[in-house]
Amino acid sequence: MSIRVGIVGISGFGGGEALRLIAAHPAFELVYAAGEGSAGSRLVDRFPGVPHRLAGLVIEKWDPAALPDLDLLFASLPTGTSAEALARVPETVKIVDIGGDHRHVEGWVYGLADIWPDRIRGSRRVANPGCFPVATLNTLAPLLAAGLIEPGNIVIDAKTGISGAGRGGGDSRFGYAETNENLQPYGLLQHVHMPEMETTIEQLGGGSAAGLVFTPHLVPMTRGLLVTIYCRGSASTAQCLDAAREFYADRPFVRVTDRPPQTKWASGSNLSFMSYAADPDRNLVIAMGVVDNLGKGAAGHAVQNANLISGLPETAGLEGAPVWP
Ligand SMILES: NC(=O)C1=CN([C@@H]2O[C@H](COP(=O)(O)OP(=O)(O)OC[C@H]3O[C@@H](n4cnc5c(N)ncnc54)[C@H](OP(=O)(O)O)[C@@H]3O)[C@@H](O)[C@H]2O)C=CC1
Ligand SMILES: CC(=O)N[C@@H](CCC(=O)OP(=O)(O)O)C(=O)O
Repeated sequence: MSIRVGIVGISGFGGGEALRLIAAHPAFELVYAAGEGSAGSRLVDRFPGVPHRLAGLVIEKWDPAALPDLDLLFASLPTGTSAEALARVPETVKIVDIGGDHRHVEGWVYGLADIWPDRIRGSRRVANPGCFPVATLNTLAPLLAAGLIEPGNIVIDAKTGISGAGRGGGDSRFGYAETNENLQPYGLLQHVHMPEMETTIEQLGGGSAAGLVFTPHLVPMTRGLLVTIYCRGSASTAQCLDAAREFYADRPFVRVTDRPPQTKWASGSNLSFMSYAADPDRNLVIAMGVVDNLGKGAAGHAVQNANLISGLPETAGLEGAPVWP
């Protein structure tokens, strides 16, 4: 069975990772690529290592009124730029939006695939969660569901690789000279992912998440994202690990580990790692989560969601082991 897919934003980091995964996918056939500045180039001009069969595909100028016959579209556009255009994509074309414009928006399912695959399966419009939210929510969901932590008292300290900023990058903060051997916090008190995390923590934990604190840091690595989350709760480490293992029993992309997870464990994969360290005497639970920001944080999760809405095995095209070292 061949499912005809397109990627808009293919020249970007998220779109490029979607290309890599779709090129090796057993059921998806890439028939359409689109962008803005890259329009007119062949895929091989942008990605010299692309498989021969895709080399000559020309990147089109993005225009939802001029789509070929498509079953599914992956959108990987800068947040804030996709809502109007994606609203004009015919209903017959399913969409997975990797960007942030449709999260918790009516008509779109919030695609937290490891947690609620059944909510996603029948949908035609899926909003991929953000990279920090998926790492955080996957890690906290078992504790919230079991009532092991207080939803209103959560502090997230996050680290991300530079590719999290995209190749568009905005300003010069993301150049080699500025990022190599440097660490910087950003987005303090008002990062764009705060509302998405608050809303979902409340859905998962049944209480207000008003006390949420979230500080991301940019670290000098290409890929990878680690969240270290400080919570209030009287559970033991063993109780947290057991709750996560039970919550994620049989989920293919989740790994609950006794050791604190490391970013390299997930590199190039759709995996989500988590572990916990708790001290009941101090009412303290430390939850740790790792994803590849371009994998589970973006394109890997998008392919998982696309598999779900296409009636395919959830793992299709995503079964390879991570890159090591
Ligand atoms: N990078 C990451 O780790 C993650 C990214 N995301 C989200 O995914 C989305 C894409 O991010 P990322 O790939 O990193 O960003 P990039 O800056 O790397 O890529 C952006 C892409 O959008 C295209 N684009 C920009 N403006 C237009 C336009 N007006 N019409 C058509 N295409 C346009 C660019 O195409 P061209 O070159 O042709 O102009 C480029 O392909 C964002 O919403 C981001 O927040 C989500 C999770 C993680
Ligand atoms: C390093 C870096 O800048 N990372 C980005 C990742 C967010 C992202 O990609 O977010 P959306 O999908 O919600 O647009 C940031 O913190 O804004």
